[in-house]
Amino acid sequence: MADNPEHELEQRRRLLDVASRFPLPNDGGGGAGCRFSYGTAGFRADGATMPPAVCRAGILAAFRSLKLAGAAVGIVITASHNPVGDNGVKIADPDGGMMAQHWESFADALANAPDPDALLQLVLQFAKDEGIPLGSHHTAQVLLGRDTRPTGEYLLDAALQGINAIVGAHAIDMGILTTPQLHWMVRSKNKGVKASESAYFTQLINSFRHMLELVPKDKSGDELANKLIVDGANGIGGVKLEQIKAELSGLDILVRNSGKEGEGILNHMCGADFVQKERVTPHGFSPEDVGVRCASLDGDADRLVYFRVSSASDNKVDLVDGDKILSLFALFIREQLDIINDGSKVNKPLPAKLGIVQTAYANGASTQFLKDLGLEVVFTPTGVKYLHKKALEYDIGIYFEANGHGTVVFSENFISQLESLSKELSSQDDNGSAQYHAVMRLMAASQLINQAVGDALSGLLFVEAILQYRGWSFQNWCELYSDLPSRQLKVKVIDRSSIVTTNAETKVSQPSSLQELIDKETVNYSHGRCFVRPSGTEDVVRVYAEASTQVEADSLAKSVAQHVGRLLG
Ligand SMILES: CC(=O)N[C@H]1[C@@H](OP(=O)(O)O)O[C@H](CO)[C@@H](O)[C@@H]1O
Ligand SMILES: [Mg+2]
Repeated sequence: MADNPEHELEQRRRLLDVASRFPLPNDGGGGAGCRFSYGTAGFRADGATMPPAVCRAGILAAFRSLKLAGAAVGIVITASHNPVGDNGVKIADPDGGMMAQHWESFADALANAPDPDALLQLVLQFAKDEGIPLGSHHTAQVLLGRDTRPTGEYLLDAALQGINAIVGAHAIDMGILTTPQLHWMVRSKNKGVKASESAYFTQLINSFRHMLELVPKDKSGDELANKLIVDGANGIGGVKLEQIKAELSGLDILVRNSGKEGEGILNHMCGADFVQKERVTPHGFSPEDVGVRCASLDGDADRLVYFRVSSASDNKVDLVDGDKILSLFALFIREQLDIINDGSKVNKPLPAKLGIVQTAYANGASTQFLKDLGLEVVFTPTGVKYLHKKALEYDIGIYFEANGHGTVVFSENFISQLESLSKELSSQDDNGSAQYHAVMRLMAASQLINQAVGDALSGLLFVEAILQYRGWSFQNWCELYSDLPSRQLKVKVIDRSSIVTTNAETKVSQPSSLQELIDKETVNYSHGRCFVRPSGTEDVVRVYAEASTQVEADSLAKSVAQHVGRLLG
Protein backbone atom coordinates (compact mmCIF):
# COMPACT_ATOMS: atom_id res chain seq x y z
CA MET A 1 0.00 0.00 0.00
CA ALA A 2 2.00 3.03 1.03
CA ASP A 3 5.41 3.48 2.60
CA ASN A 4 4.00 6.02 5.02
CA PRO A 5 1.08 5.27 7.41
CA GLU A 6 -0.07 8.90 7.25
CA HIS A 7 -0.22 8.76 3.44
CA GLU A 8 -2.14 5.50 3.69
CA LEU A 9 -4.72 7.03 6.00
CA GLU A 10 -5.02 10.06 3.70
CA GLN A 11 -5.50 7.82 0.67
CA ARG A 12 -8.20 5.78 2.39
CA ARG A 13 -9.97 8.93 3.57
CA ARG A 14 -10.03 10.47 0.10
CA LEU A 15 -11.41 7.33 -1.54
CA LEU A 16 -14.19 6.93 1.04
CA ASP A 17 -15.00 10.61 0.78
CA VAL A 18 -15.25 10.79 -3.02
CA ALA A 19 -17.25 7.54 -3.23
CA SER A 20 -19.75 8.92 -0.72
CA ARG A 21 -20.09 12.10 -2.79
CA PHE A 22 -20.99 10.13 -5.94
CA PRO A 23 -23.10 7.13 -4.77
CA LEU A 24 -24.52 4.71 -7.32
CA PRO A 25 -28.27 5.13 -7.90
CA ASN A 26 -30.57 2.30 -6.70
CA ASP A 27 -30.71 0.61 -10.13
CA GLY A 28 -26.95 -0.02 -10.00
CA GLY A 29 -26.10 2.75 -12.44
CA GLY A 30 -26.08 2.92 -16.22
CA GLY A 31 -29.79 3.62 -16.30
CA ALA A 32 -32.68 1.25 -16.99
CA GLY A 33 -31.60 -1.10 -14.19
CA CYS A 34 -28.47 -2.23 -16.06
CA ARG A 35 -24.95 -2.01 -14.64
CA PHE A 36 -22.25 0.18 -16.15
CA SER A 37 -20.20 -1.76 -18.71
CA TYR A 38 -17.05 -0.40 -20.35
CA GLY A 39 -18.46 -1.67 -23.65
CA THR A 40 -17.33 -0.81 -27.16
CA ALA A 41 -16.09 2.65 -26.27
CA GLY A 42 -16.15 3.30 -22.53
CA PHE A 43 -19.03 3.89 -20.13
CA ARG A 44 -22.02 5.50 -21.79
CA ALA A 45 -25.63 6.16 -20.68
CA ASP A 46 -28.12 8.94 -19.96
CA GLY A 47 -25.99 11.91 -18.87
CA ALA A 48 -27.95 12.31 -15.64
CA THR A 49 -26.90 8.80 -14.49
CA MET A 50 -23.22 9.22 -15.38
CA PRO A 51 -21.60 11.13 -12.43
CA PRO A 52 -20.67 8.02 -10.38
CA ALA A 53 -19.18 6.24 -13.42
CA VAL A 54 -17.25 9.34 -14.49
CA CYS A 55 -15.92 10.00 -11.00
CA ARG A 56 -14.71 6.40 -10.79
CA ALA A 57 -13.23 6.68 -14.27
CA GLY A 58 -11.20 9.53 -12.80
CA ILE A 59 -9.86 7.18 -10.14
CA LEU A 60 -9.23 4.57 -12.84
CA ALA A 61 -7.29 7.00 -15.05
CA ALA A 62 -5.11 8.18 -12.17
CA PHE A 63 -4.50 4.53 -11.25
CA ARG A 64 -3.57 3.74 -14.84
CA SER A 65 -1.02 6.55 -14.87
CA LEU A 66 0.45 5.41 -11.51
CA LYS A 67 0.76 1.88 -12.93
CA LEU A 68 2.57 3.27 -15.98
CA ALA A 69 5.17 5.20 -13.93
CA GLY A 70 3.35 8.53 -14.19
CA ALA A 71 2.90 8.52 -17.97
CA ALA A 72 0.10 10.85 -19.05
CA VAL A 73 -3.28 9.15 -19.48
CA GLY A 74 -6.39 10.75 -21.00
CA ILE A 75 -10.07 11.03 -20.11
CA VAL A 76 -12.60 12.05 -22.74
CA ILE A 77 -16.10 12.94 -21.64
CA THR A 78 -18.33 12.35 -24.63
CA ALA A 79 -21.02 10.07 -25.98
CA SER A 80 -19.87 10.40 -29.55
CA HIS A 81 -22.77 9.75 -31.95
CA ASN A 82 -25.38 9.23 -29.24
CA PRO A 83 -28.26 11.66 -28.66
CA VAL A 84 -27.41 14.89 -26.81
CA GLY A 85 -28.94 13.70 -23.50
CA ASP A 86 -26.44 10.84 -23.24
CA ASN A 87 -22.89 11.19 -22.09
CA GLY A 88 -19.97 8.90 -21.57
CA VAL A 89 -16.38 8.57 -20.56
CA LYS A 90 -13.45 6.73 -22.07
CA ILE A 91 -9.80 6.43 -21.17
CA ALA A 92 -6.85 7.06 -23.51
CA ASP A 93 -3.66 5.11 -22.84
CA PRO A 94 -0.22 6.81 -23.00
CA ASP A 95 0.24 5.79 -26.65
CA GLY A 96 -2.93 7.74 -27.45
CA GLY A 97 -4.97 4.61 -28.13
CA MET A 98 -7.89 3.23 -26.13
CA MET A 99 -7.19 1.89 -22.64
CA ALA A 100 -5.67 -1.61 -22.63
CA GLN A 101 -8.50 -4.14 -22.67
CA HIS A 102 -7.16 -6.16 -19.72
CA TRP A 103 -8.04 -3.22 -17.43
CA GLU A 104 -11.69 -3.21 -18.51
CA SER A 105 -12.82 -5.76 -15.92
CA PHE A 106 -11.36 -3.57 -13.14
CA ALA A 107 -13.05 -0.57 -14.78
CA ASP A 108 -16.41 -2.38 -14.65
CA ALA A 109 -15.91 -3.49 -11.04
CA LEU A 110 -14.91 0.04 -9.99
CA ALA A 111 -17.84 1.69 -11.77
CA ASN A 112 -20.28 -0.73 -10.14
CA ALA A 113 -18.81 -0.91 -6.60
CA PRO A 114 -22.02 -0.57 -4.55
CA ASP A 115 -20.74 1.57 -1.67
CA PRO A 116 -17.63 3.45 -0.40
CA ASP A 117 -16.25 0.52 1.60
CA ALA A 118 -16.59 -1.86 -1.34
CA LEU A 119 -14.87 0.67 -3.57
CA LEU A 120 -12.04 1.16 -1.07
CA GLN A 121 -11.43 -2.57 -0.69
CA LEU A 122 -11.52 -3.03 -4.48
CA VAL A 123 -8.97 -0.25 -5.02
CA LEU A 124 -6.63 -1.50 -2.28
CA GLN A 125 -6.77 -5.08 -3.55
CA PHE A 126 -6.17 -4.04 -7.16
CA ALA A 127 -3.25 -1.82 -6.09
CA LYS A 128 -1.75 -4.80 -4.26
CA ASP A 129 -2.32 -7.21 -7.17
CA GLU A 130 -0.89 -4.76 -9.72
CA GLY A 131 1.91 -3.46 -7.47
CA ILE A 132 0.61 0.09 -7.76
CA PRO A 133 2.31 2.40 -5.24
CA LEU A 134 -0.51 4.24 -3.47
CA GLY A 135 -0.12 7.35 -1.33
CA SER A 136 3.64 7.61 -1.78
CA HIS A 137 5.90 10.00 -3.68
CA HIS A 138 4.82 8.53 -7.06
CA THR A 139 2.85 10.87 -9.29
CA ALA A 140 0.13 10.47 -11.91
CA GLN A 141 -1.09 12.83 -14.62
CA VAL A 142 -4.40 12.81 -16.41
CA LEU A 143 -5.33 15.04 -19.37
CA LEU A 144 -9.06 15.75 -19.63
CA GLY A 145 -11.20 16.81 -22.54
CA ARG A 146 -14.92 16.98 -23.19
CA ASP A 147 -17.32 17.64 -26.02
CA THR A 148 -20.17 20.16 -26.09
CA ARG A 149 -22.84 18.14 -24.30
CA PRO A 150 -24.84 20.02 -21.61
CA THR A 151 -23.88 17.47 -18.92
CA GLY A 152 -20.20 17.73 -19.87
CA GLU A 153 -19.17 20.50 -17.49
CA TYR A 154 -20.62 18.80 -14.41
CA LEU A 155 -19.20 15.42 -15.42
CA LEU A 156 -15.77 16.95 -15.95
CA ASP A 157 -15.88 18.13 -12.34
CA ALA A 158 -16.85 14.60 -11.26
CA ALA A 159 -13.82 13.25 -13.13
CA LEU A 160 -11.56 15.85 -11.50
CA GLN A 161 -12.81 14.81 -8.05
CA GLY A 162 -12.10 11.17 -8.90
CA ILE A 163 -8.56 11.97 -10.07
CA ASN A 164 -7.85 14.12 -7.02
CA ALA A 165 -8.93 11.23 -4.77
CA ILE A 166 -5.64 9.57 -5.67
CA VAL A 167 -2.72 11.01 -3.70
CA GLY A 168 -0.09 12.38 -6.10
CA ALA A 169 -2.42 12.57 -9.11
CA HIS A 170 -2.42 15.75 -11.20
CA ALA A 171 -5.30 16.64 -13.56
CA ILE A 172 -4.86 18.93 -16.57
CA ASP A 173 -8.10 20.17 -18.14
CA MET A 174 -7.34 20.56 -21.87
CA GLY A 175 -10.74 22.10 -22.60
CA ILE A 176 -13.58 21.42 -25.05
CA LEU A 177 -12.07 19.25 -27.76
CA THR A 178 -12.77 16.60 -30.32
CA THR A 179 -12.07 13.11 -29.02
CA PRO A 180 -9.16 12.62 -31.45
CA GLN A 181 -7.60 15.90 -30.29
CA LEU A 182 -7.40 14.65 -26.70
CA HIS A 183 -6.01 11.27 -27.80
CA TRP A 184 -3.42 13.12 -29.94
CA MET A 185 -2.47 15.34 -26.97
CA VAL A 186 -1.91 12.32 -24.70
CA ARG A 187 0.26 10.64 -27.36
CA SER A 188 2.22 13.86 -27.99
CA LYS A 189 2.77 14.55 -24.29
CA ASN A 190 4.24 11.08 -23.79
CA LYS A 191 6.40 11.46 -26.91
CA GLY A 192 7.82 14.64 -25.38
CA VAL A 193 6.50 16.97 -28.11
CA LYS A 194 4.16 19.95 -27.82
CA ALA A 195 0.69 18.70 -26.89
CA SER A 196 -1.32 21.93 -27.22
CA GLU A 197 -4.31 22.44 -29.48
CA SER A 198 -2.34 24.97 -31.53
CA ALA A 199 0.40 22.36 -32.07
CA TYR A 200 -2.30 19.94 -33.26
CA PHE A 201 -3.68 22.48 -35.72
CA THR A 202 -0.19 23.45 -36.93
CA GLN A 203 0.68 19.81 -37.64
CA LEU A 204 -2.56 19.26 -39.59
CA ILE A 205 -2.31 22.49 -41.59
CA ASN A 206 1.39 22.13 -42.46
CA SER A 207 1.25 18.45 -43.43
CA PHE A 208 -1.88 19.06 -45.53
CA ARG A 209 -0.09 21.90 -47.32
CA HIS A 210 2.92 19.64 -47.86
CA MET A 211 0.72 16.91 -49.34
CA LEU A 212 -0.73 19.41 -51.83
CA GLU A 213 2.76 20.62 -52.78
CA LEU A 214 3.51 16.99 -53.76
CA VAL A 215 0.54 16.77 -56.14
CA PRO A 216 1.86 16.28 -59.68
CA LYS A 217 1.41 19.49 -61.61
CA ASP A 218 -0.61 17.81 -64.39
CA LYS A 219 -3.41 16.81 -62.03
CA SER A 220 -6.33 19.17 -62.45
CA GLY A 221 -9.65 18.67 -60.72
CA ASP A 222 -13.00 19.97 -62.04
CA GLU A 223 -14.23 23.40 -60.93
CA LEU A 224 -16.09 21.79 -58.03
CA ALA A 225 -12.92 19.98 -56.93
CA ASN A 226 -12.03 22.41 -54.18
CA LYS A 227 -15.57 22.97 -52.87
CA LEU A 228 -16.59 20.84 -49.90
CA ILE A 229 -19.65 21.16 -47.66
CA VAL A 230 -19.19 19.62 -44.21
CA ASP A 231 -21.98 18.52 -41.85
CA GLY A 232 -20.52 19.28 -38.41
CA ALA A 233 -23.28 17.32 -36.56
CA ASN A 234 -23.90 20.44 -34.42
CA GLY A 235 -20.89 19.24 -32.50
CA ILE A 236 -17.35 20.14 -31.62
CA GLY A 237 -15.94 18.99 -34.97
CA GLY A 238 -17.79 21.74 -36.82
CA VAL A 239 -16.54 24.31 -34.31
CA LYS A 240 -12.90 23.25 -34.76
CA LEU A 241 -13.15 23.08 -38.54
CA GLU A 242 -14.49 26.63 -38.64
CA GLN A 243 -11.41 27.68 -36.68
CA ILE A 244 -8.90 26.32 -39.21
CA LYS A 245 -10.66 26.27 -42.59
CA ALA A 246 -9.20 29.61 -43.69
CA GLU A 247 -5.69 28.12 -43.29
CA LEU A 248 -6.46 25.14 -45.53
CA SER A 249 -5.12 26.32 -48.86
CA GLY A 250 -6.67 24.67 -51.88
CA LEU A 251 -9.95 23.90 -50.13
CA ASP A 252 -13.15 25.95 -50.07
CA ILE A 253 -15.00 24.53 -47.06
CA LEU A 254 -18.55 25.44 -46.05
CA VAL A 255 -19.56 24.11 -42.61
CA ARG A 256 -23.24 23.42 -41.86
CA ASN A 257 -24.62 22.19 -38.54
CA SER A 258 -21.48 23.91 -37.31
CA GLY A 259 -22.15 23.63 -33.58
CA LYS A 260 -22.74 27.37 -33.29
CA GLU A 261 -25.12 28.23 -30.43
CA GLY A 262 -28.74 27.56 -31.43
CA GLU A 263 -28.01 26.20 -34.91
CA GLY A 264 -29.33 22.73 -34.11
CA ILE A 265 -29.26 19.74 -31.77
CA LEU A 266 -26.15 17.56 -31.49
CA ASN A 267 -26.35 14.49 -33.76
CA HIS A 268 -30.07 15.16 -34.35
CA MET A 269 -31.02 14.40 -37.98
CA CYS A 270 -27.37 15.01 -38.83
CA GLY A 271 -23.91 13.64 -38.27
CA ALA A 272 -21.90 10.73 -39.65
CA ASP A 273 -23.90 8.01 -37.86
CA PHE A 274 -27.20 9.42 -39.11
CA VAL A 275 -25.98 9.75 -42.72
CA GLN A 276 -24.29 6.32 -42.73
CA LYS A 277 -27.24 4.47 -41.23
CA GLU A 278 -30.19 6.36 -42.81
CA ARG A 279 -28.53 7.33 -46.14
CA VAL A 280 -30.48 10.56 -46.41
CA THR A 281 -29.38 14.19 -46.43
CA PRO A 282 -28.64 15.60 -42.97
CA HIS A 283 -30.48 18.65 -41.64
CA GLY A 284 -29.46 21.83 -43.45
CA PHE A 285 -28.76 20.13 -46.77
CA SER A 286 -31.12 20.16 -49.73
CA PRO A 287 -31.48 19.14 -53.37
CA GLU A 288 -29.76 22.45 -54.21
CA ASP A 289 -26.53 20.78 -53.04
CA VAL A 290 -26.82 18.08 -55.66
CA GLY A 291 -23.47 17.24 -57.22
CA VAL A 292 -21.32 18.85 -54.51
CA ARG A 293 -18.90 16.72 -52.50
CA CYS A 294 -20.07 16.62 -48.88
CA ALA A 295 -18.64 15.15 -45.70
CA SER A 296 -20.23 14.40 -42.36
CA LEU A 297 -18.56 14.24 -38.93
CA ASP A 298 -20.11 12.65 -35.84
CA GLY A 299 -20.70 14.45 -32.55
CA ASP A 300 -17.16 14.11 -31.21
CA ALA A 301 -15.49 14.16 -34.67
CA ASP A 302 -13.92 10.73 -34.57
CA ARG A 303 -16.05 9.43 -37.41
CA LEU A 304 -16.12 10.59 -41.04
CA VAL A 305 -18.25 9.68 -44.04
CA TYR A 306 -18.68 11.42 -47.39
CA PHE A 307 -21.84 11.80 -49.38
CA ARG A 308 -23.42 13.52 -52.35
CA VAL A 309 -27.05 14.54 -52.68
CA SER A 310 -28.19 12.07 -55.34
CA SER A 311 -30.78 14.14 -57.15
CA ALA A 312 -32.75 17.35 -57.01
CA SER A 313 -35.94 15.37 -56.44
CA ASP A 314 -35.42 13.50 -53.16
CA ASN A 315 -33.37 13.43 -49.98
CA LYS A 316 -31.37 10.31 -50.84
CA VAL A 317 -27.57 10.42 -50.79
CA ASP A 318 -24.79 8.55 -52.57
CA LEU A 319 -22.80 7.41 -49.55
CA VAL A 320 -19.04 6.95 -49.36
CA ASP A 321 -18.61 5.20 -46.02
CA GLY A 322 -15.62 4.10 -43.98
CA ASP A 323 -15.02 1.12 -46.27
CA LYS A 324 -14.54 3.38 -49.29
CA ILE A 325 -12.39 5.85 -47.34
CA LEU A 326 -10.24 2.91 -46.31
CA SER A 327 -10.02 1.78 -49.96
CA LEU A 328 -8.90 5.25 -51.09
CA PHE A 329 -6.19 5.31 -48.41
CA ALA A 330 -5.08 1.77 -49.26
CA LEU A 331 -4.84 2.54 -52.99
CA PHE A 332 -2.81 5.70 -52.33
CA ILE A 333 -0.39 4.09 -49.87
CA ARG A 334 0.04 0.99 -52.00
CA GLU A 335 0.79 3.19 -55.04
CA GLN A 336 3.50 5.13 -53.16
CA LEU A 337 5.07 1.87 -51.98
CA ASP A 338 5.05 0.58 -55.58
CA ILE A 339 6.79 3.75 -56.79
CA ILE A 340 9.37 3.50 -53.98
CA ASN A 341 10.02 -0.15 -54.78
CA ASP A 342 9.86 0.16 -58.55
CA GLY A 343 12.51 -2.45 -59.39
CA SER A 344 13.75 -0.76 -62.54
CA LYS A 345 14.76 2.47 -60.82
CA VAL A 346 15.34 1.78 -57.18
CA ASN A 347 18.69 0.93 -55.68
CA LYS A 348 17.37 -0.07 -52.25
CA PRO A 349 13.83 -1.44 -51.83
CA LEU A 350 11.75 -0.48 -48.82
CA PRO A 351 9.91 -3.62 -47.69
CA ALA A 352 6.63 -2.86 -45.92
CA LYS A 353 3.99 -5.17 -44.49
CA LEU A 354 0.70 -3.46 -45.35
CA GLY A 355 -2.39 -4.71 -43.49
CA ILE A 356 -6.09 -3.86 -43.81
CA VAL A 357 -8.35 -4.32 -40.79
CA GLN A 358 -12.17 -4.45 -41.04
CA THR A 359 -15.16 -5.64 -38.99
CA ALA A 360 -18.21 -7.72 -39.93
CA TYR A 361 -20.05 -4.47 -40.77
CA ALA A 362 -17.72 -3.89 -43.75
CA ASN A 363 -19.65 -4.19 -46.98
CA GLY A 364 -18.80 -7.47 -48.70
CA ALA A 365 -17.98 -5.62 -51.91
CA SER A 366 -15.27 -3.58 -50.15
CA THR A 367 -13.58 -6.67 -48.78
CA GLN A 368 -13.67 -8.31 -52.21
CA PHE A 369 -12.23 -5.15 -53.83
CA LEU A 370 -9.34 -5.03 -51.36
CA LYS A 371 -8.61 -8.74 -51.68
CA ASP A 372 -8.68 -8.44 -55.51
CA LEU A 373 -5.93 -5.81 -55.12
CA GLY A 374 -3.89 -8.51 -53.41
CA LEU A 375 -4.05 -6.78 -50.03
CA GLU A 376 -4.04 -8.67 -46.72
CA VAL A 377 -7.47 -8.15 -45.12
CA VAL A 378 -8.15 -9.29 -41.53
CA PHE A 379 -11.21 -8.95 -39.28
CA THR A 380 -11.75 -8.03 -35.63
CA PRO A 381 -14.83 -7.46 -33.42
CA THR A 382 -16.50 -4.05 -33.58
CA GLY A 383 -14.77 -1.25 -31.69
CA VAL A 384 -11.72 0.88 -32.44
CA LYS A 385 -9.80 -0.72 -29.58
CA TYR A 386 -9.77 -4.05 -31.46
CA LEU A 387 -9.02 -2.70 -34.95
CA HIS A 388 -6.29 -0.32 -33.74
CA LYS A 389 -4.53 -3.06 -31.80
CA LYS A 390 -4.58 -5.37 -34.85
CA ALA A 391 -3.37 -2.60 -37.19
CA LEU A 392 -0.30 -2.08 -34.99
CA GLU A 393 0.92 -5.54 -36.05
CA TYR A 394 1.87 -4.17 -39.51
CA ASP A 395 4.45 -1.70 -40.83
CA ILE A 396 1.46 0.19 -42.16
CA GLY A 397 -1.94 -0.76 -40.77
CA ILE A 398 -5.08 0.78 -42.25
CA TYR A 399 -8.34 0.25 -40.39
CA PHE A 400 -11.84 1.58 -40.78
CA GLU A 401 -15.28 0.60 -39.61
CA ALA A 402 -18.05 1.15 -42.14
CA ASN A 403 -19.39 3.98 -39.96
CA GLY A 404 -16.26 6.05 -40.54
CA HIS A 405 -14.10 5.24 -37.49
CA GLY A 406 -10.59 4.60 -38.71
CA THR A 407 -7.04 5.75 -39.35
CA VAL A 408 -3.63 4.65 -40.58
CA VAL A 409 -0.81 3.61 -38.24
CA PHE A 410 2.84 3.56 -39.32
CA SER A 411 5.38 1.59 -37.29
CA GLU A 412 8.28 3.58 -35.80
CA ASN A 413 10.65 1.27 -37.67
CA PHE A 414 9.00 1.99 -41.02
CA ILE A 415 9.06 5.75 -40.40
CA SER A 416 12.76 5.66 -39.55
CA GLN A 417 13.45 3.68 -42.75
CA LEU A 418 11.47 6.30 -44.70
CA GLU A 419 13.51 9.07 -43.09
CA SER A 420 16.83 7.38 -43.95
CA LEU A 421 15.71 6.74 -47.53
CA SER A 422 14.64 10.37 -47.94
CA LYS A 423 18.06 11.55 -46.68
CA GLU A 424 19.85 9.11 -48.99
CA LEU A 425 17.85 10.19 -52.05
CA SER A 426 18.24 13.86 -51.29
CA SER A 427 22.02 13.43 -50.80
CA GLN A 428 22.18 11.74 -54.22
CA ASP A 429 20.58 14.91 -55.56
CA ASP A 430 17.71 12.66 -56.42
CA ASN A 431 15.03 14.80 -54.84
CA GLY A 432 13.34 15.31 -58.15
CA SER A 433 12.77 11.61 -58.62
CA ALA A 434 9.39 9.88 -58.47
CA GLN A 435 10.78 7.68 -55.68
CA TYR A 436 11.78 10.69 -53.57
CA HIS A 437 8.35 12.27 -54.02
CA ALA A 438 6.66 9.03 -53.02
CA VAL A 439 8.78 8.86 -49.87
CA MET A 440 7.90 12.47 -49.03
CA ARG A 441 4.19 11.80 -49.62
CA LEU A 442 4.21 8.92 -47.14
CA MET A 443 6.11 11.02 -44.61
CA ALA A 444 3.63 13.88 -45.00
CA ALA A 445 0.77 11.40 -44.71
CA SER A 446 2.19 9.99 -41.47
CA GLN A 447 2.15 13.53 -40.07
CA LEU A 448 -1.29 14.43 -41.41
CA ILE A 449 -3.18 11.32 -40.29
CA ASN A 450 -3.85 11.11 -36.55
CA GLN A 451 -2.10 7.88 -35.58
CA ALA A 452 -3.53 7.91 -32.06
CA VAL A 453 -7.12 7.24 -33.08
CA GLY A 454 -9.58 7.80 -35.92
CA ASP A 455 -9.88 11.56 -36.50
CA ALA A 456 -12.57 13.03 -38.77
CA LEU A 457 -10.64 16.29 -39.33
CA SER A 458 -7.30 14.70 -40.21
CA GLY A 459 -9.07 11.97 -42.19
CA LEU A 460 -10.98 14.58 -44.20
CA LEU A 461 -7.77 16.41 -45.08
CA PHE A 462 -6.07 13.14 -46.07
CA VAL A 463 -9.04 12.32 -48.36
CA GLU A 464 -8.94 15.78 -49.93
CA ALA A 465 -5.18 15.57 -50.52
CA ILE A 466 -5.50 12.15 -52.19
CA LEU A 467 -8.42 13.25 -54.40
CA GLN A 468 -6.30 16.21 -55.57
CA TYR A 469 -3.26 13.94 -56.04
CA ARG A 470 -5.31 11.57 -58.21
CA GLY A 471 -7.27 14.37 -59.88
CA TRP A 472 -10.41 12.49 -58.90
CA SER A 473 -13.98 13.74 -58.65
CA PHE A 474 -16.44 12.32 -56.13
CA GLN A 475 -17.84 10.19 -58.97
CA ASN A 476 -14.45 8.59 -59.66
CA TRP A 477 -14.23 7.69 -55.98
CA CYS A 478 -17.78 6.27 -55.90
CA GLU A 479 -16.94 4.06 -58.85
CA LEU A 480 -14.13 2.24 -57.03
CA TYR A 481 -16.65 -0.57 -56.42
CA SER A 482 -20.42 -0.90 -55.98
CA ASP A 483 -21.63 -1.70 -52.48
CA LEU A 484 -23.80 -4.75 -51.98
CA PRO A 485 -27.23 -3.53 -50.83
CA SER A 486 -27.37 -3.63 -47.02
CA ARG A 487 -29.59 -2.60 -44.14
CA GLN A 488 -28.93 -1.98 -40.43
CA LEU A 489 -31.75 -2.10 -37.88
CA LYS A 490 -31.87 -1.53 -34.11
CA VAL A 491 -34.14 -3.69 -31.94
CA LYS A 492 -35.09 -2.61 -28.40
CA VAL A 493 -35.17 -5.65 -26.08
CA ILE A 494 -35.43 -6.22 -22.32
CA ASP A 495 -31.79 -7.21 -21.82
CA ARG A 496 -29.46 -6.96 -24.81
CA SER A 497 -26.63 -8.65 -22.87
CA SER A 498 -28.53 -11.98 -23.14
CA ILE A 499 -27.12 -12.19 -26.68
CA VAL A 500 -23.64 -13.72 -26.71
CA THR A 501 -21.63 -13.77 -29.97
CA THR A 502 -18.53 -15.57 -31.31
CA ASN A 503 -16.32 -15.45 -34.47
CA ALA A 504 -15.65 -11.68 -34.30
CA GLU A 505 -19.35 -11.21 -33.52
CA THR A 506 -20.54 -12.84 -36.74
CA LYS A 507 -22.31 -15.76 -35.00
CA VAL A 508 -24.70 -15.89 -32.04
CA SER A 509 -23.95 -18.56 -29.42
CA GLN A 510 -26.64 -17.50 -26.93
CA PRO A 511 -29.64 -17.85 -27.14
CA SER A 512 -28.80 -21.06 -29.04
CA SER A 513 -31.95 -20.98 -31.22
CA LEU A 514 -31.27 -17.51 -32.65
CA GLN A 515 -28.37 -18.39 -34.97
CA GLU A 516 -30.41 -21.22 -36.48
CA LEU A 517 -33.24 -18.77 -37.19
CA ILE A 518 -30.77 -16.30 -38.76
CA ASP A 519 -29.30 -19.04 -40.96
CA LYS A 520 -32.77 -20.22 -42.03
CA GLU A 521 -33.67 -16.70 -43.15
CA THR A 522 -30.30 -15.96 -44.80
CA VAL A 523 -30.25 -19.06 -46.99
CA ASN A 524 -33.31 -17.70 -48.84
CA TYR A 525 -31.28 -14.84 -50.37
CA SER A 526 -28.48 -14.91 -52.95
CA HIS A 527 -25.39 -13.14 -51.54
CA GLY A 528 -27.32 -13.12 -48.26
CA ARG A 529 -25.30 -12.27 -45.12
CA CYS A 530 -26.77 -11.36 -41.76
CA PHE A 531 -25.54 -11.07 -38.19
CA VAL A 532 -26.82 -9.82 -34.88
CA ARG A 533 -24.96 -8.38 -31.88
CA PRO A 534 -25.76 -6.34 -28.78
CA SER A 535 -24.73 -2.70 -29.06
CA GLY A 536 -21.99 -1.59 -26.66
CA THR A 537 -23.01 2.06 -26.87
CA GLU A 538 -26.81 2.07 -27.10
CA ASP A 539 -29.49 -0.01 -25.35
CA VAL A 540 -30.34 -1.92 -28.52
CA VAL A 541 -29.56 -5.08 -30.46
CA ARG A 542 -28.11 -4.34 -33.91
CA VAL A 543 -29.10 -6.34 -36.99
CA TYR A 544 -27.00 -6.13 -40.17
CA ALA A 545 -28.08 -7.70 -43.47
CA GLU A 546 -26.65 -7.76 -46.99
CA ALA A 547 -28.17 -9.27 -50.15
CA SER A 548 -28.20 -8.87 -53.95
CA THR A 549 -30.98 -6.29 -53.94
CA GLN A 550 -32.11 -3.60 -51.49
CA VAL A 551 -35.55 -5.19 -51.25
CA GLU A 552 -33.96 -8.50 -50.23
CA ALA A 553 -31.54 -6.84 -47.78
CA ASP A 554 -34.46 -4.98 -46.17
CA SER A 555 -36.55 -8.14 -46.01
CA LEU A 556 -33.72 -10.21 -44.49
CA ALA A 557 -32.98 -7.54 -41.87
CA LYS A 558 -36.66 -7.19 -41.00
CA SER A 559 -37.31 -10.93 -40.63
CA VAL A 560 -34.26 -11.43 -38.40
CA ALA A 561 -35.18 -8.35 -36.35
CA GLN A 562 -38.61 -9.90 -35.79
CA HIS A 563 -36.98 -13.10 -34.52
CA VAL A 564 -34.84 -11.03 -32.13
CA GLY A 565 -37.91 -9.17 -30.89
CA ARG A 566 -39.89 -12.39 -30.40
CA LEU A 567 -37.04 -14.20 -28.56
CA LEU A 568 -35.79 -11.32 -26.41
CA GLY A 569 -38.77 -8.92 -26.45
C1 LIG B 1 -22.62 -0.68 -36.02
C2 LIG B 1 -21.90 0.50 -35.46
O1 LIG B 1 -21.83 1.55 -36.07
N1 LIG B 1 -21.31 0.30 -34.24
C3 LIG B 1 -20.54 1.35 -33.63
C4 LIG B 1 -21.01 1.63 -32.21
O2 LIG B 1 -20.73 0.48 -31.44
P1 LIG B 1 -21.90 -0.49 -30.96
O3 LIG B 1 -21.25 -1.43 -29.95
O4 LIG B 1 -22.36 -1.19 -32.23
O5 LIG B 1 -22.99 0.40 -30.39
O6 LIG B 1 -20.25 2.69 -31.65
C5 LIG B 1 -18.85 2.39 -31.54
C6 LIG B 1 -18.17 3.58 -30.88
O7 LIG B 1 -18.40 4.71 -31.65
C7 LIG B 1 -18.27 2.08 -32.92
O8 LIG B 1 -16.91 1.70 -32.81
C8 LIG B 1 -19.07 0.96 -33.59
O9 LIG B 1 -18.62 0.72 -34.92
MG1 LIG C 1 -17.61 9.41 -32.23
